[in-house]
Amino acid sequence: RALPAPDMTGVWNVLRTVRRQGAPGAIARIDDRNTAHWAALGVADRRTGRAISNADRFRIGSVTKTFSAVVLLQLADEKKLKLDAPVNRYLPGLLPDNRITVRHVLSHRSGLYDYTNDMFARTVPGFEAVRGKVFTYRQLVNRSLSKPRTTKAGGAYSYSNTNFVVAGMLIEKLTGHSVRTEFRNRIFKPLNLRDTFYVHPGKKIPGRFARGYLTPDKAGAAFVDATEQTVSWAQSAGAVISTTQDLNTFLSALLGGKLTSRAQLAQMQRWVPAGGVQSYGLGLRRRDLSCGVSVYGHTGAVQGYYTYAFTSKDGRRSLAALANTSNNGTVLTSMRGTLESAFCGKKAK
Ligand SMILES: CC1(C)S[C@@H]2[C@H](NC(=O)CCCC[C@H](NC(=O)C[NH3+])C(=O)[O-])C(=O)N2[C@H]1C(=O)[O-]
Repeated sequence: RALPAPDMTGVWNVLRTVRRQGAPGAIARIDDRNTAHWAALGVADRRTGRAISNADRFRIGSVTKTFSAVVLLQLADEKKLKLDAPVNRYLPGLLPDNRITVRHVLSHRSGLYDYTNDMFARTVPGFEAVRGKVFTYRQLVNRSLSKPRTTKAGGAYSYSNTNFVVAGMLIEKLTGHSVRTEFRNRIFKPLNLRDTFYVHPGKKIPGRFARGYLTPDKAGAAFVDATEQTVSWAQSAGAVISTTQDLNTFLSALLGGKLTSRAQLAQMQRWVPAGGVQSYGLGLRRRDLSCGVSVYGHTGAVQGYYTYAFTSKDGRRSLAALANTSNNGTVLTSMRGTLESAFCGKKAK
């Protein structure tokens, strides 16, 4: 069933709203078959006042998880990995429970505790303590294992960054290459994502980018410029840099069946409830919109940057949106409105 025309007025209204709610800048781009629509409001840099634009690169946070899942599903296609095999078959002794499988990890049903809960319990001190740090995957996993599991293996959905740190370890063990090399060779280059990078442990965003502003916990306290950080606390769970156009290209290619076999794409869309109108597959979120349309992609929250990146079932219409602040739940919730405008069109009066 054809989608209604995107409602760009609605998108502009969402960007105006999030600016009012505290975001220095916000952008959105819709790629609808061969037609692109975009909107941009506010600043990429509060010091210089430079206007933000859809040409600006930014940190995509957990949208990175979809990239990591794609690489592992490609390895499944290449018979180098079985989704229902225990993680410990590929990484002997890593996890304390041999029943935790690759599928459990990619669907947040491993029970592995999310170490970022403690790391960022106090937003600014937590961030300042790690922004320049470089962690090994094992250090991050050990932080998780120092806490009790949140569920038994294969139990209920419980979001945890730890799962996609384990995904990065699997990628490196099964390929003998770094996550950076595998992202580049399997996704960035084939799709010609010229503005998409994995620079860990580098702290700088290459080229032209939007600065990211972390909202402190204390009301009224000044923004913290969070642009420069290693994102080593997340790596294969959150360290990719991209643009709205490249994210649209990526998700369109994924749901369009260009990155994995149909069989693995179907595995990626075996859904578990993830709260409200959300479901989670393997490194992929499904959101059921008010007009009955479901969209597929991921959201991201990394210091200074909130991202939405979703596409239609056939990948022919995609939306990516970014607000360059974080730790501001009102902005994160309001940004969801870009999905309704992009895929449900104008609200019936
Ligand atoms: C589930 C989410 C929203 S959170 C998860 C992941 N981001 C993180 O785990 C970092 C959380 C701390 C970020 C920080 N917040 C605090 O420090 C709060 N004390 C801020 O807002 O900048 C990501 O990205 N995911 C989003 C996702 O998957 O959609």
